[in-house]
Formats: sequence, C-alpha cells, structure tokens
Amino acid sequence: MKLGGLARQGVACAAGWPHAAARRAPATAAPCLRRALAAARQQQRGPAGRRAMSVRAEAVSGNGTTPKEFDFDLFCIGAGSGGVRASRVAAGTYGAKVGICEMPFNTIASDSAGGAGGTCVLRGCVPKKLFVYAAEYREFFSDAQGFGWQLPGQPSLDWPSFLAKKNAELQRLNGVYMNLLNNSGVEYIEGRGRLVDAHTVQVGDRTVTARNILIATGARAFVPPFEGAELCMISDNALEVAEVPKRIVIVGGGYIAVEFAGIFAGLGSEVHLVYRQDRPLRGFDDEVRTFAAEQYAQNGLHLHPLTVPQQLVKLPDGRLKFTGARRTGAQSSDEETFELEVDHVLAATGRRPNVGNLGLEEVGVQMTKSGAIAVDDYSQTNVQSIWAIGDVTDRMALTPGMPALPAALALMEAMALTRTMFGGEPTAPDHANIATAVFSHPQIGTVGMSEEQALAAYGNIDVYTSSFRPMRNTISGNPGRTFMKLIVAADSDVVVGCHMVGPDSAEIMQGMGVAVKMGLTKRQLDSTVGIHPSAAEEFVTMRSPTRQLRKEPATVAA
Ligand SMILES: Cc1cc2nc3c(=O)[nH]c(=O)nc-3n(C[C@H](O)[C@H](O)[C@H](O)COP(=O)(O)OP(=O)(O)OC[C@H]3O[C@@H](n4cnc5c(N)ncnc54)[C@H](O)[C@@H]3O)c2cc1C
Ligand SMILES: NC(=O)c1ccc[n+]([C@@H]2O[C@H](COP(=O)([O-])OP(=O)(O)OC[C@H]3O[C@@H](n4cnc5c(N)ncnc54)[C@H](O)[C@@H]3O)[C@@H](O)[C@H]2O)c1
Repeated sequence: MKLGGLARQGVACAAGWPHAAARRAPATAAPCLRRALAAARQQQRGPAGRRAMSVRAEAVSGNGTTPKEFDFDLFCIGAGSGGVRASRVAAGTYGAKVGICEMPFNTIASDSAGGAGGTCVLRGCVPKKLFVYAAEYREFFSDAQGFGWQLPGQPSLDWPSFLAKKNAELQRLNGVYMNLLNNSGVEYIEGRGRLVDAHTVQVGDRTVTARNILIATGARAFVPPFEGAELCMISDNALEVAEVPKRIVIVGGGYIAVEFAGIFAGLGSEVHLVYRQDRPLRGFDDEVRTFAAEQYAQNGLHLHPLTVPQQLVKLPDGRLKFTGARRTGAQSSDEETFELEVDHVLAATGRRPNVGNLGLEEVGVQMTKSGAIAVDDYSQTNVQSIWAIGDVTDRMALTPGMPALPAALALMEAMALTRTMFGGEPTAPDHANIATAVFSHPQIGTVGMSEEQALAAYGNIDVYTSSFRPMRNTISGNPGRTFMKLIVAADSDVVVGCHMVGPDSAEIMQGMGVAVKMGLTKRQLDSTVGIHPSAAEEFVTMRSPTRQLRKEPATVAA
C-alpha cells in the first residue's frame, strides 16, 4: 500500500524531474518505485528509448517459460574487474539480489584457480605496475649521480624481499575485493561456475538459479604452437619468477611484451625482444612505434623484428636454447635463423577468451569467429538471460587498430550493463576515444586516432610533433628523449589524436583523454596556458604544423 503510493508518487515526480535526479533516486528505492522511475525515464526519452527498454526488460523479467522465482536477480561467473564491478553496483546501487562465483586464490591462473580481483589485480595491471616501479630505480640511481648524489656502493636488489612484499599486497587486495562484494550484499560462492541452462549455474555441488546470468570469465595467455613451446613461461609466471633472469627472450610485440621487456631490462637482464612486424605495437601510430622502438634500443633492448620463434630446447644446465627465424625477403624461403641461450623465454603472444567448460554450447550461446562470446551493443548474448562483458567478449578486437585499456573497458562495460539491466536505461558502452597507456620504458600514452587512421577518416589533417630532451635528462646525462604528437582534423579544428612517448605519459594522457573525449579543438589548446616548466606544457605550445596532409593535392610537406 505504502510502496504503491510511493511508486505512484515516483511516477508523478519523475516525469517532471531532471534526468540526473531521477537517475540518483533509485539507489535506495524499493523495486516497484525503481520500475516506476525507469518507466518515467523512458517516457522522457521518447519512442526509440521505450522500444530499446522493452527489449531489455524481457530478459530482466524472464520470458514466461522459465520459473518466476529465482535465487538471484543476477548471478555472475568470474570475479575479475568486470564481474566484481557489475555485481557490486547491481547489488549496492540498484538493490538487486546478486551472487558471484570465483575459483580459489592463486597468483597463477588455471582451470581451478583464480581469486577475487581477477587478472588485473592478481596477475595483470597491479603486479605489473609494481614490477615497473621496481625496475625504474635502476635509472633513478644512475640519474641521481648526474645531480651530484654520491652512492656509497653499487645498489643491489633483494629480489625475494620484493616478491614477498608484492605477494602480500596482492593478498591484501584480494581481501579488499572480497570486502567490496560482501559490503554490497553480494553472495560469494567459491568454485568454478558452469551453465546448466539459461537460468541455472552449477558451482561445485551447489546449483543456483538466476533471472540473469553474467559471464565475466576473462582471458588466458595464448602460446602459439612451435617446437618446444611448452617450455615458454607466460606473464603469470614472469610475475613470480624466483630469480631475475640473466638473459631472456620475450616473444611478441604487444603491450605485455614491451612492458616486460622494459621491466626485465630495468631489473638487469639482457633482454631480446622477438616480434613478427617491422616495429612493435601494431595498431599504434606509426611514428610513435618508430620513436618507441628507437628508445627501447637505446635503453639496451636487443630488438629482433620480422622474427618468429622456431624451436626451444632445454639444455643440460636447465637453460634454454631459443631458435628464431628472421624474414629477409618476400618469399617464404627468405629467412635466416639465429640461436640464443637464455634462462627463460616469455611468450607474450596475446590472450584468448576463457570459454572452456562453461556449458556455452549446450545452452546455445553464440560465439564469434575468434572464439569469444558474441554480444550485442548492450552486452547481451543471443540467449536473452545471458550477458557477457570484459575480455571474454574480446570486443575491442572488433575495432581494427584500436589500442585500448581492457581493465577500464571491463569496468565501463559493467557500469553500462547494470544501468541497462536494473537502471531502466539501455546503455551501450562507449568505446570511442579511450585513453590508453603502455607501461614500457619509456611509457606511451595515447588517445584517439593514429595519423594513419585520421588520414583515412578525415582526409585533411594537420599534424603537430615535438621531440625534446626532458629537463630531468639534461644534467643527469640520461640520453632519453620525449615525443609528443597532435593530430587535428583540419576542416573542424577538432583534435582527433594525441600521443606521447616519454616519462609520465600515462599520467599526462589521462587529462588529455578527458579533453579529447569532450571534443577538444586545437584553438582551445592554443588558448590554454601551459604549466611551466613541465613536459605536458608542450601540448599547449605546439603552434606550427609539422605537416598538413590534404586529400587534394595528396600530401603537402611543411
Ligand atoms: C600481464 C598483464 C598486464 C595487464 N596490464 C594492464 C594494464 O596496465 N591496464 C589495463 O587496463 N589492463 C591491463 N591488463 C588487462 C586486464 O587485466 C584485463 O583486461 C582485465 O582484467 C579484464 O577483466 P575481466 O573482468 O574481463 O577478466 P578477469 O579480470 O580476467 O576476470 C575473470 C575472472 O573469472 C574467473 N573465472 C574464469 N572462469 C571461471 C569459471 N568458470 N567460474 C568462476 N570463475 C571463473 C577467473 O579466475 C578470473 O578471476 C593486463 C593483463 C595482463 C595479463
Ligand atoms: N597497459 C595496458 O593497458 C595493458 C598491458 C598489458 C596487457 N594489456 C592487454 O592484455 C591483452 C593481451 O596483451 P598481449 O601483449 O599478450 O597481446 P597483444 O595482442 O597486444 O600482442 C600480442 C603480440 O603477439 C604477437 N603474436 C601473436 N601470435 C603470434 C605468433 N604465432 N607468433 C609470433 N608472434 C605472435 C602479435 O603479433 C603481437 O605482437 C591486450 O589486449 C592488452 O590490451 C593491456
């Protein structure tokens, strides 16, 4: 009676409410009031919004052939970035009854081990960044001497102590994630989840039913087949390696490869980076790739472009003999081989969605050609009650040449999903202009298009570039340089690409990402006063284009 009254009141009020106020209200509201508010918001949106809502609502309320009573409104398989965010927002913000399952904690992922927090927290972004910090000290110690610091002896690294602290931090974060779920009222069930039917999940000996099921099982490292490939380690192992390798081969030219190359070089290893392309980081701006590769080489990395692994053999002393095949011409026979004896070979050759033994086929969930779960713009699969987000959907792979921050993507997709499912607002995740960083040495920050993409999309572009030695590197004697680049759509003056290679690129690019997302123009950049002295100020002081590229005539060099 009281709730009904509230709901009626809610409809009456919400119809006239500003949209943002209506969106805030449901956090603590009773379900019927939330539904009434959602309906009112649909009225505000008009016919198109109402149509989208009715499609989503079917999944939320069941299709009539399934039981009306479920154990949960939402049950999530996988407690990584996407699963944890979706679960706790669904429960905490929207008041839904939510359960989640995850395998027992381990820093190395397997079919039976995982842990709340998932890849990013336990074997990805977080431990990787701690390794990056540890590795950076080598350069700091060296630079310090240029500023007059006398070091009493050669600094040395207590590796076991660092590993122990890193693992203690991961345990702490695992606990934080468990608390986040608990405090939001999400029921945590330890164990591997498997679909039984469109509304049922089996976790160990427990069977649960849910109106909606979210698959957020992430991805696992992929090692390409070649002789001895099973001797490679993957990034999970690299973050647990008992001793810093004296010599290491890293196969791959993507994020993980260049990041670990910088890490091990900083820790003192001789690093050989083996990749198929002429430059690392395919999909990034070509000039950025060239500049980064030059800096990597200057920092002591041994670069092996146009090379694939051919064979890996274990030597009697426990080390490995790596054979690589380097392409020397256009014919398949045009190749030369070389051998390296190393302590480890790290395969950083991409990741594949975790879809095995999930019951997807039996339930009829459609997959993409690349083996990911196929979803629509709203993260819904072809089975109405089953949804999927994060790495298991591999959605960024569908945006050619678009480097992206996957952990942030999983989080964004989770937010959009809960709004669609429980907020009454069908919301597609917005994959445009996502800022990303590569924590290699030096760092790379980027948002928007590469020069190549912008030229294809806009035809007329102005390109501004700057390369300089950061002030810190002047009297330290560090030869490292910084590169900055802006790409402007000439007809609209909108900044469509922004790139940086050099110290602090990730931090600087976060701010630029906000501006680019908001439609930043070059004129607005020019009217911004720089912070002096800083590297970031270069973005607001680049006045003359390095080149202006026009459809007709094709290219005008400045
Ligand atoms: C070395 C490395 C470094 C990275 N660095 C960065 C970075 O700096 N920035 C960034 O943005 N991204 C980074 N990433 C990527 C980022 O970690 C992932 O994109 C992100 O974790 C994806 O989140 P997710 O929720 O989709 O999957 P995950 O975080 O992988 O979570 C999936 C969870 O599901 C569990 N699971 C799987 N199957 C089942 C099952 N059947 N039942 C129950 N549970 C199951 C797994 O144990 C896991 O915990 C990095 C990745 C790696 C490997
Ligand atoms: N800073 C970050 O945001 C960050 C850091 C690490 C990882 N990640 C994410 O994790 C995911 C996985 O990273 P990754 O570096 O493993 O993947 P990636 O797709 O970025 O790179 C894979 C590399 O392996 C190479 N490769 C693939 N198959 C090969 C084969 N058969 N032989 C030789 N080389 C081969 C590719 O050419 C490519 O260079 C990425 O999608 C990335 O977005 C992000």
